Amino acid sequence: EKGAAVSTRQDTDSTGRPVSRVVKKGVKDFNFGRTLGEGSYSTVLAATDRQTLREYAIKVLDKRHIIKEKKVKYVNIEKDTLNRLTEHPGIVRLYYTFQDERSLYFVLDLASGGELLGVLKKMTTFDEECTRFYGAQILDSIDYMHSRGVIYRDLKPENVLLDDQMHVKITDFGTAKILDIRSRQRSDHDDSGASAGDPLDGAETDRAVSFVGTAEYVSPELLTDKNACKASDLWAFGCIVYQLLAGRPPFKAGNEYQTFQKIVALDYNFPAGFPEVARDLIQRLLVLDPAARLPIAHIKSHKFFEGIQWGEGLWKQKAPRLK
Ligand SMILES: NC(=O)c1nn(CC2CCNCC2)c2c1CCc1cnc(N=C3C=CCC=C3)nc1-2
Repeated sequence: EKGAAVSTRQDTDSTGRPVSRVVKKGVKDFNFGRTLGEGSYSTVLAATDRQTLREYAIKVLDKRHIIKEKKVKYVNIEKDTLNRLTEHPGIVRLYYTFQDERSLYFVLDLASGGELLGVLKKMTTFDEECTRFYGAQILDSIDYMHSRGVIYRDLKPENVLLDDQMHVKITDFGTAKILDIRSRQRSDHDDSGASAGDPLDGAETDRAVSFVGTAEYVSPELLTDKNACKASDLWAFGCIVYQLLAGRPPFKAGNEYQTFQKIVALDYNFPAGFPEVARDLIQRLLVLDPAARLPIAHIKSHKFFEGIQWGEGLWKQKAPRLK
């Protein structure tokens, strides 16, 4: 299904012989529904394939706006990243793309359960079992991204969606960074070097700052030396595990600048009663030096994730009832 949006239609030729014609799917093949999200140059809509009745999320990107705002690189990076990350249950999948004179269309998995953040707000906090399950699915997805040479760079609960089984579906790769082949062989933390995929490379590098994620989850190295590395995603992961258990992120102040000051000063505390084992894990992730953060293999074997079945089993089991 990947690549061009094609379907085949049985037809007959002029002599009445049966032929199957390749027909490109287009806007007319879908019933568009509610708006799921809006970006500066894109809108994401729920849509149903009129032939198969399958539901998708279709990201509609305005061509004129992309060119005017010099976002072509971002769009290409997003598409290239999505095309690399096709074999993991925790990542929203790009099935195919098509275009018309005005827009580009990305046909993606629909995550009908909405945002993890929305569920957390309803629950106030997650218990340890739910935090363990959702933390494990997020970590497994990050592990896969890194193994494919992708740094996500903007991990936050708003981008962790849930499918109809309440399993994780990470989305929105418009700010991801694709590492060049060379750096993929290097270890987790020292690949903040050259990258083929930083959307602000090339024309935009005259700006002092490259992409910076969402304030509460941005890593100290992104604030100090402007470069993200794989370990930057593990900093954000530590912030998310803290937030699931505490009901709020570890670094949050009155404004972005004050939040950044707390981050670079490692100024955070655990609320009373915060589970000891989770505390130990978070203290090994929220470390200023990216090279000193726990690598993924060690996170997976940390006591907090004791009992988690890593690999396919994690995605086949029922999601715990949120309580
Ligand atoms: N930017 C995107 O690529 C994107 N944005 N959304 C909706 C955003 C809403 C705000 N938080 C981040 C996601 C999506 C996608 C991909 C594909 C995608 C698939 N399913 C959903 N599902 C939703 C269901 C309910 C509420 C929000 C999203 N959403 C998306």
